[in-house]
Amino acid sequence: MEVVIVPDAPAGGELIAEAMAQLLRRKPDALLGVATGSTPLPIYQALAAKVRSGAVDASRARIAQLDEYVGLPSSHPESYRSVLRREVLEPLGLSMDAFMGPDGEAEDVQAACAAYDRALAEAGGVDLQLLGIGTDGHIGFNEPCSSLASRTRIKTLTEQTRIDNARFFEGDIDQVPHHVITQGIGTILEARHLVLLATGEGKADAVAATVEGPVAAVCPASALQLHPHATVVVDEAAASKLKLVDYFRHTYANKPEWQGI
Ligand SMILES: N[C@@H]1[C@@H](O)[C@H](O)[C@@H](COP(=O)(O)O)O[C@@H]1O
Repeated sequence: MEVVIVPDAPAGGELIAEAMAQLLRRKPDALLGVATGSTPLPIYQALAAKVRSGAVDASRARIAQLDEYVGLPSSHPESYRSVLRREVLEPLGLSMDAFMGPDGEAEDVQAACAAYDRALAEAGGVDLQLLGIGTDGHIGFNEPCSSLASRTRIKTLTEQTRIDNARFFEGDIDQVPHHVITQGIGTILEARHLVLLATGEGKADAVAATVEGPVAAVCPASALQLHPHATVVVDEAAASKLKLVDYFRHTYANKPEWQGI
């Protein structure tokens, strides 16, 4: 696992957007796994700016969703499908033909989950999976004690996650669904490159547990330690509880530039 400490969120967004641009230059139809929440927005803004300036062509990129609320109509502005259409597909000039995600409105949710896992594999697998992190260490919607081998499935949100996400629902926790579909941790670990961005002091404890704690289901993001190519990008505030901060700074500063992240 590589830890990269950046001065602030826009710098993290730029670094990761450049890695995505490099991937698209190598593989124009790369399958990009995208996350929701506020943290990845600077990535999407930086990547869209590169597309507008002609620095990268994203016209053949494919986009895969990480997780979704269950029971929220996909037309709802806060369904993750709507959020990704607004924040990722439209700014990159992509139509919904380029998009794949689980069906949060399916009558048979379990079948929809299995179908999504199959669709990801049939699409050749995710090339680069972006991740945020919850204050409790969740990735996607894999809440603490999710199996590290889990596949895409239905989960029940913790009260804390519903409180955290109420800000997207007019601050009203009652509007936040209780159930979600999320790629499992085992599913996420199949992506070729995992890139987690965490910014702000509120994520410092979760980042320390992810990077320097044991691999444990109680902190789902710690599963990144099992992946051969995982990059954790953190701003100074999110890095503030890491013990090995000098080591991380030193190794990144001395890394050959061609290696990228
Ligand atoms: N399902 C999403 C996660 O994918 C995201 O990482 C997390 C943190 O969101 P934020 O980046 O807004 O703190 O929120 C939600 O729970």
